[in-house]
Amino acid sequence: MSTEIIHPARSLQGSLVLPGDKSISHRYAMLAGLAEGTTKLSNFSTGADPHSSLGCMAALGAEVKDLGTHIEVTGVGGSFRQPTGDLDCGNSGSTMRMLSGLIASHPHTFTLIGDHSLTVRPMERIRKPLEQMGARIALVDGHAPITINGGPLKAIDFDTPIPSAQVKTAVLFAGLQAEGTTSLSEAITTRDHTEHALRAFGAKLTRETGERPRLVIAGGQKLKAIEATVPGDLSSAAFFLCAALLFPDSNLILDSLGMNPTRSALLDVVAALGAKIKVLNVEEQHGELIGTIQVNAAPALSRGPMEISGALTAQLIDELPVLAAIAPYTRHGMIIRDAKELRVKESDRIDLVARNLRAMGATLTEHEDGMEIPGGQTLHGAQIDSGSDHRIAMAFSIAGLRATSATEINGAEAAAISFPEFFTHLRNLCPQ
Ligand SMILES: O=C(O)C1=C[C@@H](OP(=O)(O)O)[C@@H](O)[C@H](O)C1
Ligand SMILES: C=C(OP(=O)(O)O)C(=O)O
Repeated sequence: MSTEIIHPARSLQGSLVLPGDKSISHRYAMLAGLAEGTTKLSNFSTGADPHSSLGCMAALGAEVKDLGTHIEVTGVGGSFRQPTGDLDCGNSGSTMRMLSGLIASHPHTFTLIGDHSLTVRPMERIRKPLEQMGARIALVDGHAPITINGGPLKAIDFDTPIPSAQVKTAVLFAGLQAEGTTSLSEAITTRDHTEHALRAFGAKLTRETGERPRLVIAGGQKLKAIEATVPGDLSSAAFFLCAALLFPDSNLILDSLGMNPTRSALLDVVAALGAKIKVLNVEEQHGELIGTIQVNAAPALSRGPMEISGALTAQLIDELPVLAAIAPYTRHGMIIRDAKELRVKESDRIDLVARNLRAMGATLTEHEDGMEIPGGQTLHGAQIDSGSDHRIAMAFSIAGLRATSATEINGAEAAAISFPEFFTHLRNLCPQ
């Protein structure tokens, strides 16, 4: 286990191109693996998680080449082979859940495994719809290892019970290969990268509007390889966007950043908390928005605590640890509710955030589904437990920048799950 020491910093200045978005990288890797032809992906995520997806594609018969400048995936043209061993999803919930939907229609037996953290995360949520479609899926007490006995699937109409883009993706990936037309509706709209990615690879997916809009996909569609540049990861940028709030003269430029509207709520929250965000340009690629933004510190717009609940919580789910970690430094503090899902991520993120904030001297109230963190607090350095969770390691590195003494991040290597370059960028942007 490695430790990083974070010293108090005085400013944040510089520009950055973030490695490719983790969510988009997973989807492009999986659809490229299934498609016919060779997909070329530039700025693919450098995180370990999307590389777990690539590893699974190779195990299923796709040819994966890392050519340095880009990644090439030659797909199986619709038929995955029987893998010779387990499909190792590492630490990645996205890989395990989305892959289950992608492979369920193939007439083989698959075993999906992961590390300790992944083995205690809930998997019932994908078993239910995939079994309704006809797959046979065995879990161990609702968890991995997952054994899938694949075979022909039938379309279903599915309403997602929890806001989860991973569950939505598993159903759409299975629907793409089922007999009939699958439809799905979500009570709260989650990130829509799957919808864009399916269309990019040539699938027809429509959205029926109504009281509860439905995504509709016909089975039996074939995918064709693409060329794409993965937009920079906004959830990785979140750490530096939050750090920019901590210093009065911050100046940060983020280039080629993913700005998909279902992911960009963070920009509004950071603006309300005291950042001036200028969008310098935006373009669209394969349905995804990519832009350049400039961020400077500015007076906070919010007059009371920042409240994050309901749909906003779902849209900010991966950014909540870092928002909570800087909340004590904000003027009016933060209230986070409806975030029970945080308890079943790579760690129990509510418990770990609360414990680590208290170790730094913060006061807060913890709820089953969130926390209330008063603003205007002064924190001191402490020993931080990352819980082997990448987002906790990075979130508390940002909190450490404004502490009155040095902060020790134990289990700092976890950052590599989504953002291996994090500590290098942190040192360049915030000389300590
Ligand atoms: O679809 C995705 O790429 C993701 C969806 C979210 O998970 P859930 O689907 O479990 O909410 C998120 O927390 C995860 O980091 C990535
Ligand atoms: C929850 C996360 O990822 P996953 O579910 O793919 O493990 C995350 O990256 O914060």
